Amino acid sequence: MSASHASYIKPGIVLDMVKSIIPELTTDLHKGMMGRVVVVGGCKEYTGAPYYAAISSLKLGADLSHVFCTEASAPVIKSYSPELIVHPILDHSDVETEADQWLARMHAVVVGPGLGRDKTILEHAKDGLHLVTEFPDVVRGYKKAILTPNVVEFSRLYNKLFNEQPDRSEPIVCLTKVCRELGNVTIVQKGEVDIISDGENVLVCSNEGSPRRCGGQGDLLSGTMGTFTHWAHTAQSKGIDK
Ligand SMILES: NC(=O)C1=CN([C@@H]2O[C@H](COP(=O)(O)OP(=O)(O)OC[C@H]3O[C@@H](n4cnc5c(N)ncnc54)[C@H](OP(=O)(O)O)[C@@H]3O)[C@@H](O)[C@H]2O)[C@@H](O)CC1
Ligand SMILES: Nc1ncnc2c1ncn2[C@@H]1O[C@H](COP(=O)(O)OP(=O)(O)OP(=O)(O)O)[C@@H](O)[C@H]1O
Repeated sequence: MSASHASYIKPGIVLDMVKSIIPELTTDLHKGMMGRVVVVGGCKEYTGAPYYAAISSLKLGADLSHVFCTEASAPVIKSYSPELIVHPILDHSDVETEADQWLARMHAVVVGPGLGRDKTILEHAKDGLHLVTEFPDVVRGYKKAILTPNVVEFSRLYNKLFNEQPDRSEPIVCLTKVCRELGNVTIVQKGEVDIISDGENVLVCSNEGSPRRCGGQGDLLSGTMGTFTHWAHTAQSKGIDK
């Protein structure tokens, strides 16, 4: 695997990098400082995906975890856990006004788990990997954005941007090309080996995981990344990240 102009981060140092951003629990913290995360997703068919994402952000260490979902999915998602704050707003006509009241206070927004394909809801949510594929300008140039496509979602995105299929023998070249095309957003391309890049730096994670491929593993990943993202930006602003 090769990619011109990209620098490779040594996998061995990743644990130290991650440790450096985990905030210390101290008695001067107040509720919310460890993270207020919102998951945008949940529709009639999919209630598990937003739950997995929201509960994993909380279990990792965020203080408050919200879900923006549709009316039909809200009672179901609420019933899974009293810890989640569930807003049944995605199919409301004034969703943007309702969402804005909360979004201003959030540290991270995870868009997509169980969002489904309803055009009105996708239009309201203004995002999700499917919508990024349809309208790449939604994230173009927003360097804080992290996309987590699986193999199929990455191929669809690549095809949309370059009108051809990615070359499976050159995954890093293809990945960095997409990151750069989207203005250096970060992409975590999931698979047997996870490849992470912002178009300039590349990290290949080949640690062995479970061979079981059940649904929902990507949702757990996106939820935990919501919390990690908040911690990473906080550590960076304090200059304590490695
Ligand atoms: N409990 C819940 O509520 C859950 C809800 N979820 C929600 O479901 C929604 C749809 O998500 P999705 O990923 O299943 O649908 P989509 O993108 O159409 O892909 C399906 C197609 O892609 C293929 N395929 C997939 N992976 C592949 C791979 N690695 N390598 C190769 N092929 C692969 C696969 O091909 P096949 O194996 O059938 O030939 C199939 O045709 C989404 O909103 C999500 O959030 C899930 O999070 C699960 C838990
Ligand atoms: N073939 C594989 N071998 C080992 N790990 C894998 C493999 N494919 C994916 N993974 C891991 O599983 C996690 C979820 O990736 P996956 O491709 O299942 O996402 P997804 O299809 O978006 O999930 P979801 O079912 O939540 O929508 C990633 O962290 C990735 O590292």
